[in-house]
Amino acid sequence: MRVALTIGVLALQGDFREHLATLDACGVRTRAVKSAAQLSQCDALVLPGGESTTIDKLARAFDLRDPIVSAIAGGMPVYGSCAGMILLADEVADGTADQQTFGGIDMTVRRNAFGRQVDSFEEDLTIAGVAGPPLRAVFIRAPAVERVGSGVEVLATTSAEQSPDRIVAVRSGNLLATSFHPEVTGDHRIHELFIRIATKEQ
Ligand SMILES: NC(=O)CC[C@H](N)C(=O)O
Repeated sequence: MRVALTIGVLALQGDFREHLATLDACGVRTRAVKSAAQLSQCDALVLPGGESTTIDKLARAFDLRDPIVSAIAGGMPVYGSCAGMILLADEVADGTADQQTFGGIDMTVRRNAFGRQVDSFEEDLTIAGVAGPPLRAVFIRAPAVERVGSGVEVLATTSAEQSPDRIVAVRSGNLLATSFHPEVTGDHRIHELFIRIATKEQ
């Protein structure tokens, strides 16, 4: 896939390098985003996994919060994985007292919904919009979606015995979010889905 599109990855904290490498492999132009000027050169943005409270604090400290909120309101396609999913939620359950999100998706996301770091797990998921065999999903101290608004499409739910029927992938217009980390598995299908969303092919 090769598209004339520049996708930024918010590079304040977390596994932004893995997202940059995956997007590079998908053939799009990429840019690490640490400033509003860099954001303004992007057609779309990825919010990586990491620690949502830290990314929130750094975004405020680097004067990136308001530009990102405006970009989302202006229709910029944004994909968030794990901490990035939390940052796209209009509402967070179990957040810290001063935690803010960028918002954009009418949903409530519970942080650490599957337990602690030691409860991290993997599961093969069938995901709407992703063709081919089930996708190996890696959940690392992952969030889950507890409520979605009427405009939000549920793309995948868990079936693992220890925690079934949890919503772990959603789409709302140009916004895509997953509880899991496709950037660490070498499977590019979620990033390809995001590129199709960003290029209006899907
Ligand atoms: N792997 C992750 O991105 C974990 C997210 C983390 N639990 C948070 O609340 O931000």
